[in-house]
Amino acid sequence: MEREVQRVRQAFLSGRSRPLRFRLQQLEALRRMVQEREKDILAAIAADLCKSELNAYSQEVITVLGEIDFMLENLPEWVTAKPVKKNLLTMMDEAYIQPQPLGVVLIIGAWNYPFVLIIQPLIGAIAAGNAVIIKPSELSENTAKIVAKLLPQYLDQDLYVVINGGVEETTELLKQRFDHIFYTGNTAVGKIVMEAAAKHLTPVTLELGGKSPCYIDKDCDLDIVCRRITWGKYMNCGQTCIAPDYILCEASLQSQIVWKIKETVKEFYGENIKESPDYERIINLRHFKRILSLLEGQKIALGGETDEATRYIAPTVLTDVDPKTKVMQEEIFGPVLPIVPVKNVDEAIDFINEREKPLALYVFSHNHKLIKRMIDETSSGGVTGNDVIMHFTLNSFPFGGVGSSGMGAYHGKHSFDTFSHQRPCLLKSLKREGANKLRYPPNSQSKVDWGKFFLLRRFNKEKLGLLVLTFLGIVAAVLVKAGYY
Ligand SMILES: NC(=O)C1=CN([C@@H]2O[C@H](COP(=O)(O)OP(=O)(O)OC[C@H]3O[C@@H](n4cnc5c(N)ncnc54)[C@H](O)[C@@H]3O)[C@@H](O)[C@H]2O)C=CC1
Ligand SMILES: CCCCCCCCCCCCCCCCCC(=O)O
Repeated sequence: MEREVQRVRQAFLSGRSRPLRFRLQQLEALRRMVQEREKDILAAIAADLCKSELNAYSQEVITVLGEIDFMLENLPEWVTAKPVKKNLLTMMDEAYIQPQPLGVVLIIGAWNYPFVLIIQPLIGAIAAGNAVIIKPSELSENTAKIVAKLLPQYLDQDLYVVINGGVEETTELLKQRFDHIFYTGNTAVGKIVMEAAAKHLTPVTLELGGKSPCYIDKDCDLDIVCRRITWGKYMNCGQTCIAPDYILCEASLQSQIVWKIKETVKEFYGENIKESPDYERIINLRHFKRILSLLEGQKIALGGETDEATRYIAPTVLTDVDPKTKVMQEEIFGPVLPIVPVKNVDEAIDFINEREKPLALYVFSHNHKLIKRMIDETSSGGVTGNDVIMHFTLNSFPFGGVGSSGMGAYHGKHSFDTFSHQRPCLLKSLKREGANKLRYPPNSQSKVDWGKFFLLRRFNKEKLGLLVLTFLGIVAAVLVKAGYY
């Protein structure tokens, strides 16, 4: 492992990942890989999650292609040095911010969207000029294998390396020194990653999970609300980090919500859900059993049917759920939707604020003020009003958590920034030592006054004449430098 990381570091130190042209070429090669090997990629995702290839395309491949196109279009602008505002002490100097690659980045992916969750951060890391080691999730083994096979056929083999393996390999990998670690997965492992990173003072981005609430106000169109929630909750069989985890609403709305979700489930997946190409399965038996255990003692208002052999769990809704029960204590990450009755929006806000900060928050209402209030008085990684999931699709948004749902963010320019160091560069001249002497010892009141003038733009009136003279001197110097005299 150590040798592998060393090899990638040597490739980074060769400097070839840095030129803009090289980054653009690698991103184009990655796009070619996705386009030319689309069938293999879709087949792998489909095998891992019992997902139709159409769904794999619209949930994962579209996102990746969109991100590559966005990078290719904007990268030339992002990589350029940006001049900054100067003060009087540096007005004759060159001052700019130069984004630079961090070095060797480790990307650790999760299994639920196994392609997009490693390739989207990879795009950002390449765009920012880094070398990358990718560790896909071992639970989505088909995608892990195809990525390990295809990437070396299209990208620089020493700069971008896939290492497959489980806990043992990841633990070993985490002992190595990286310049950034980008981890997607559960919070418990997030803490392990952060602890390992701390040994080398390596910065981390943690894309974690949590329980994303969904508040439904009584002033809304329940047909549309339930259609949107049904889509976001049962997509990928509930195994989406930003899926609405539970509903908060007035008790009286529950039966209508259950009825409308039932109707929508029929509309989306037909009478026999098991035969629908649009309904996935739970990733493995451990997760299947974990989700089943959340149903114990609950009032099942819809669904509840399961099949262990195929790891099928029907779209399920629970009503009158007690917040103290297990289903409300941990992230569900499956097709189970508890409804927790609250009296009103005030109680919903308190409910959300009493818990860990979620990755996403959803609020449905015709009342725009209520939506704004919910946003102002709560905290979460992201918010969508009157819909679910959709903020993920906008790459001008930073995507990430807050508090226990994670730290740092990515997508679009935010990915570029995450994998870049914003380096402040000040280029002075060795001339003009007269003005510079003001900061050298021994100090004096007069020097402090000059300091106040130059840095705070504050001056005492007695020295006004002198200051005007100095100013004129500076103007003259600028004109001389600019070649007017
Ligand atoms: N914020 C986000 O963008 C996303 C967050 N998630 C969250 O991820 C969770 C689901 O994923 P997981 O089941 O955690 O995926 P997982 O089981 O695939 O684990 C994630 C990664 O951590 C590694 N890993 C597991 N145990 C480890 C250990 N002890 N030491 C070092 N590495 C270890 C795995 O090899 C894997 O690559 C949910 O909580 C979900 O909300 C999932 C997708 C997106
Ligand atoms: C008109 C054509 C419509 C095309 C479909 C667009 C639908 C886009 C939804 C994409 C959702 C992808 C969610 C991926 C989330 C990955 C991270 C996670 O939340 O676990």
